[in-house]
Amino acid sequence: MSIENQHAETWKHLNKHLPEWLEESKKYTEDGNVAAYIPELASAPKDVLGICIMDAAGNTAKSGDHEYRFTLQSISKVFTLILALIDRGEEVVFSKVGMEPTGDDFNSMLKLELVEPGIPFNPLINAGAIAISSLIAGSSPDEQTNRILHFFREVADNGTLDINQDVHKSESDTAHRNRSLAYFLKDNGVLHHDVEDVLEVYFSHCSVEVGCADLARMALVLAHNGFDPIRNQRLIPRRFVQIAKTFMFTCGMYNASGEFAMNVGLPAKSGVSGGILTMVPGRYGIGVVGPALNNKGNSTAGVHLLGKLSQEFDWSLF
Ligand SMILES: NC(=O)CC[C@H](N)C(=O)O
Repeated sequence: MSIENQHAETWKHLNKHLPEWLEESKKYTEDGNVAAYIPELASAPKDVLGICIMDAAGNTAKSGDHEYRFTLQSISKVFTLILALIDRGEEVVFSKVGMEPTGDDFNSMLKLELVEPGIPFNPLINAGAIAISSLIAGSSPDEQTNRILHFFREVADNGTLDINQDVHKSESDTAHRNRSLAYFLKDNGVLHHDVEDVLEVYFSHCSVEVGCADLARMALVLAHNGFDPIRNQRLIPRRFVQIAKTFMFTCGMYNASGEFAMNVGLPAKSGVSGGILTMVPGRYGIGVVGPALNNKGNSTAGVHLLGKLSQEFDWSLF
């Protein structure tokens, strides 16, 4: 069978069975809880599960609550990392953050004090992403935020993406832990700007609202190493996507990244609103949402559904 025919068969099989696989995974929403430490996220419906898979021609396979809207949260960190690499280059970025997983919770400050030189272990934990926010080009938090928003809209091919102001305010009002991380970083000489200014940028990019199709569209660009196969245009240098995908693989699912690598085997990034962005390299971009989270902060049902798909289509990179 030719490659094209194989793809066509896979796509047909996917579209046919996706609703039943989603239904099967949906029961795992009962095992999780929605994030409540950001008050505005606490009202998210627990039983939501949606998915959108996009191929290189822009065809989509969708199922469940794929139209449900949610904020990017930690998923945004992948794209701010890429933007910081574009703005400052590898050398500057890796003078502010390391390249290793922590094995700790995403908002932990443990290793910042324990391990020299006091820079965050990687750009996908909160401390690392806050350090990255301060590297985005711009002379004010507004300018930096606009630059980020512009970049997210470009990658998502969606000019309407915007900040959910209620979520932004809710996080900003209650971010005692992130504030303490940021002050710690400031004291360690990692942040050059005013702490509140950096946090304003960080809360803003975490609060960008999307749907599953936006995640799938953004993931599609990563799946094709920074080249957008739909607009036929390079959006991101290949090297920076390689760096981002490496972090997604080793740290993207927090300290459950090893388990996810074992069961799904794809680069991915999750957020506390229940989103997961992942991809089948060279082929599909995938966006999933399921706000009920496990104790590591990942969507219970979302992870289950991706495990099922990976098994069914042998998507693991290993
Ligand atoms: N894991 C996440 O999605 C964390 C992002 C969230 N905005 C926070 O800083 O806590």
